[in-house]
Amino acid sequence: MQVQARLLLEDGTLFTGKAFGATGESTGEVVFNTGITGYQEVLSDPSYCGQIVTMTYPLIGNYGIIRDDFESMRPFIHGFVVRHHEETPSNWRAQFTLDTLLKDYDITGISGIDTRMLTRILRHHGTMKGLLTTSNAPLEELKERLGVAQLLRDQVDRVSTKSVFGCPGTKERIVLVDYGSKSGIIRELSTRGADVVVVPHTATAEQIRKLCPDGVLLSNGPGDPKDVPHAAKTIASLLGELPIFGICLGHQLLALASGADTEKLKFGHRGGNHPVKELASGRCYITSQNHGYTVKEESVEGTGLVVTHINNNDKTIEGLRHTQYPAFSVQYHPEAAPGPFDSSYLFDEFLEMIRDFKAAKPYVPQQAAMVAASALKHKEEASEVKGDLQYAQK
Ligand SMILES: NC(=O)CC[C@H](N)C(=O)O
Repeated sequence: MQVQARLLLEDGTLFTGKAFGATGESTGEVVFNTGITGYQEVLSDPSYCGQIVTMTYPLIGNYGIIRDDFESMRPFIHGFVVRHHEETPSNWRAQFTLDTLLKDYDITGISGIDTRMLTRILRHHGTMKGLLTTSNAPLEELKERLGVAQLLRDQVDRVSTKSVFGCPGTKERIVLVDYGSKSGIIRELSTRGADVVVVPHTATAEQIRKLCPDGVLLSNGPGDPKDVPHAAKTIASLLGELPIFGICLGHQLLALASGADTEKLKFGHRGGNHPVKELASGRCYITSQNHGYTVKEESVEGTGLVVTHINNNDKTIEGLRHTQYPAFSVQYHPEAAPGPFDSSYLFDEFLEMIRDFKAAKPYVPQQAAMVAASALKHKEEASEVKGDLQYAQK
């Protein structure tokens, strides 16, 4: 018998569809991802921990589940929302079905709802708390349960490794601070021969120093960067001592560690085709993104950081570089899987930065100055475009 599932939003909107995966009930922040492929990487990206994820692409499940394509050991999402759930995968690599995967990890899915309408609501109101259930409880009861439900605040602790482990290599030793790292980051470092040591998010600067790294990579991760205040302290202590590269949550934490601030975006950026402009060259990169927070532009001034990249759609900050210390970061994913691969060169730049730092080469101040000049130019452009966006929303 077909089980019914319901998705209730904080604003009272109710979607009724068909259940797949596990039966049960969960709450979480409802977000949308615009990727056409990559549902396995979305499901297994720890940065979605605690969120109910909607895929805007209407056909999901059609190539099944392939363990090798995962970005972590297991999914941490609180629900999965799709237009059409394909029960019969057609792919020689498929090992399981989407339905089996969700059942195995006790995650409920809902299909057959108007995901376009849901996405338009989220774009209009911003992301909201939601409740996904297969129970037959009356609507009023569901509303009460959703009203009192608290969103998670300890996601990083839930997804980060509990112990130190190594992925040996013969070249530079990189300590990867795991706030919820995607496997893709290890893959990119390992492909380049790096000797990767993964440490928990709680690792202190002293513990990291004792591993004798050549550089530190701050991983992506779920939730609000301000929910992990110890991380910014650790990073501030290592800044200037070791080359640092921050990705997504790592980028936000580098900003906080340098004295800048972060804020929540209305509905975030989640998908595989976000255009990012590199200010120094004017070049546009198509990037994979998954974030709900951003670094506040006005908070960057006076921190020693400069803006290197901006989002071409809403002009928010997408990249930062320190002008005195060997440290840079991006809000998007250079380790993107299943792509785009435009930004994987950033891993090469990080390793190059490490080699230059080791060789005690002076930190390229000309480049920093050039970036700062473009950042100033971008400010004017940004205010122009922000005006336009406001106008368009009226
Ligand atoms: N992918 C990430 O690292 C996301 C960073 C942070 N949790 C955000 O939503 O903004």
